[in-house]
Amino acid sequence: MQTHEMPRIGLVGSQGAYGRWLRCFFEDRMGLRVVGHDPHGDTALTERALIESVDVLIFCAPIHQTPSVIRHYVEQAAGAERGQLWLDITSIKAGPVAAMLTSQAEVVGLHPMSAAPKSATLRGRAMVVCEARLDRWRAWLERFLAATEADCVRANADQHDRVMALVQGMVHATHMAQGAVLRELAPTVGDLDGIRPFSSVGYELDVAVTRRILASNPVIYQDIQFENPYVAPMLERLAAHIDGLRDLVRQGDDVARERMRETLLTQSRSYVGEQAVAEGSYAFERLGYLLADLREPRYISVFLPLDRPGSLRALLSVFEQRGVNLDSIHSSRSAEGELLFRIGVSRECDAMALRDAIDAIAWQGIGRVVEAAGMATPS
Ligand SMILES: NC(=O)c1ccc[n+]([C@@H]2O[C@H](COP(=O)([O-])OP(=O)(O)OC[C@H]3O[C@@H](n4cnc5c(N)ncnc54)[C@H](O)[C@@H]3O)[C@@H](O)[C@H]2O)c1
Ligand SMILES: O=C(O)C(=O)C[C@]1(C(=O)O)C=C[C@@H](O)C=C1
Repeated sequence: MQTHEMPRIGLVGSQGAYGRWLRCFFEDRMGLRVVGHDPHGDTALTERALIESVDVLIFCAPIHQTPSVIRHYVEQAAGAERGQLWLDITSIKAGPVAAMLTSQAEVVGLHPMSAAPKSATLRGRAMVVCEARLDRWRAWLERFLAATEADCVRANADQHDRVMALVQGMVHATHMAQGAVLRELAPTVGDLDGIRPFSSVGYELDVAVTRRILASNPVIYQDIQFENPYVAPMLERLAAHIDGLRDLVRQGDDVARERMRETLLTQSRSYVGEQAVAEGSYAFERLGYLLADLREPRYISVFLPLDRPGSLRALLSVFEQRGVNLDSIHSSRSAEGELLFRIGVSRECDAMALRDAIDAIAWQGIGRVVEAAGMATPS
């Protein structure tokens, strides 16, 4: 009973990006004891000792290694895992879940649909949950999932992998291809810096996705293409449509134009449906406004203590009292993960009044101004 109330957590791959995030999550948010094993920097416990000292074991190792790592743990456990819960967070589910099912543990595959966040929970992110063999651990699993604050979606492993060929395989493939095309063609038009002033909202969003991929762990993007059997057929379709478009553009006549419109626009529009098309189009517009706000050169970023009700009102009144007009206000996070309010300030506002407002935020103890950009006078 005690085991299912306050289980000890074991992390296989404890030194990786997600392993470190999960350790903080279980210790700080759930008050649980966490131990781990990782060939890179966490070898105090042998694999067998790790298995013996935990109730819940979570595999967070590289995708292509995870099925064999799990099989190795099954061998090491040799039955000691009976009564435990084994989880994994691998981006591909069929192989790891099948490998965990060769154990005698209860088994659930998970897939959080974002990189390890800088926030304490997965709030606002989807997480796929593949219940493969779950019985006595169900209540604890539900508590754990609730604590993550993720938007959980249930699927079996095969369904997950089929969907991921589209959600990840296709999105990553198209953006990696865009990265390669830009690398080859941008030098002919003034390089990336030369292109930037010409950006559309669509270009800016796609560049952000491409650069996110380029900034991340390449092994994950490689494994997502190579380890999911549903990716190759998806790539066939993708390549066929790009090839088809190229052929039509080469053909260049009215028949080709009509064909393109029919196959790549009209048919897809009717498949998506009028309402979803309109909602998606509005989402794009909202992102456009957001990008426009974020591009405004005059803004301040303020860190507000989270545990004080009314602090946002106090912050805004500082500007109101000084007649400083605000263009926008967004809550966001710094690159380090700190929750910030980013306040766009009217370009016409009085520089002295703005400077006074910035000083007041500090001396009235309302918050900490982390950045003040585009100000006429230096701080
Ligand atoms: N990064 C993401 O965007 C993301 C998102 C969701 C799920 N995931 C999944 O999380 C898992 C880990 O991803 P990550 O970003 O933390 O990767 P990572 O490369 O940062 O961490 C993997 C860790 O596993 C360790 N490891 C390698 N072989 C091991 C072994 N035999 N035993 C124990 N540990 C071993 C490595 O030393 C490393 O510290 C992957 O399966 C990935 O698909 C990642
Ligand atoms: O970088 C991010 O935040 C991601 O969302 C990473 C991403 C993705 O691009 O789909 C990559 C691998 C994981 O399986 C989940 C999400």
